[in-house]
Amino acid sequence: MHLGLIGCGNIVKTLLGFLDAPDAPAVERITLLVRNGQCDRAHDEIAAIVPEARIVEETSDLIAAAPDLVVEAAGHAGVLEHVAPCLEAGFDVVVVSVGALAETALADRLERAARAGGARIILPAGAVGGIDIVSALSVSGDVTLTYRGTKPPGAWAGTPASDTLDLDGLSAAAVFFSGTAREAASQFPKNANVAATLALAGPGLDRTRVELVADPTASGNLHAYELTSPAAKVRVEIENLPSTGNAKTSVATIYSVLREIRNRIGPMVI
Ligand SMILES: NC(=O)C1=CN([C@@H]2O[C@H](COP(=O)(O)OP(=O)(O)OC[C@H]3O[C@@H](n4cnc5c(N)ncnc54)[C@H](O)[C@@H]3O)[C@@H](O)[C@H]2O)C=CC1
Ligand SMILES: O=C([O-])CC(=O)C(=O)O
Repeated sequence: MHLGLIGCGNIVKTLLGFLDAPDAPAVERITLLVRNGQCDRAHDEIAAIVPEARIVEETSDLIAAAPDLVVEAAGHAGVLEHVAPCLEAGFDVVVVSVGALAETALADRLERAARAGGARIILPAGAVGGIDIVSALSVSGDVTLTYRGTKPPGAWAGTPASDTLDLDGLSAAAVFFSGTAREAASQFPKNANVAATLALAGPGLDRTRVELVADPTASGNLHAYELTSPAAKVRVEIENLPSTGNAKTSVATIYSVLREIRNRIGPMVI
């Protein structure tokens, strides 16, 4: 496989390490799209892992390289800037920054681009699980879904949580956001992609209720949700290890991207 990657942060660098393992999916070629002016820095950061990777700064260069699959892990800004042209050019894109789709105009643009290019937008499960049953049951009748995302206070630094909470001095769990998945995804672009993923799989961005919590006793990044449908009741609780490179991002997110790559290569999809 020739893999195209957008971004050169925690997810991409950790993923490159995973792909370097002996039992990793057979990725023979990598083209990495980074922000303008970040080429040298990216080269220094990944040289030890994948010295042969080609680094480019323009979307058109990634497209010209003709990867078999593109993975976006560059935040909502990266989705806005690069994903539509890749889809229009016919390349399937794994969009990790799922919350970007809470912006209706962008979601519509991506859908049009995918149709025009005959390509697909692939939304990975990311840091959460059970997306299969949520998606399956979404057409089973009246479906409700409530999600609660809990992280240690440090993971909410630099977000609107710090407007209402003293994150450094917090001594007990505090709910600082309650609203829809669409509101959560746009106000917390680095922390509420899971809320958007559950909502898009399930009852939709405006019908999925979300609570976000800072908890100084949290043992990791916790994702809990409850779904009710005429066909089943589902309760899921996941305790994720935060990444060393970015406390906001759980390591499971990166394994989920690896799974998408594995599922494109192997003889069986699971
Ligand atoms: N679906 C899910 O469950 C999850 C999704 N995410 C999403 O993944 C994103 C990336 O996560 P990390 O790698 O941990 O973050 P990070 O902050 O370590 O890396 C982001 C990278 O994107 C690059 N970037 C930003 N704008 C760009 C642009 N316009 N073009 C090219 N590159 C650009 C930055 O320079 C940086 O290298 C998060 O911002 C979040 O939106 C994160 C965790 C879970
Ligand atoms: O990685 C996580 O635990 C979840 C996350 O940041 C998100 O939903 O954006």
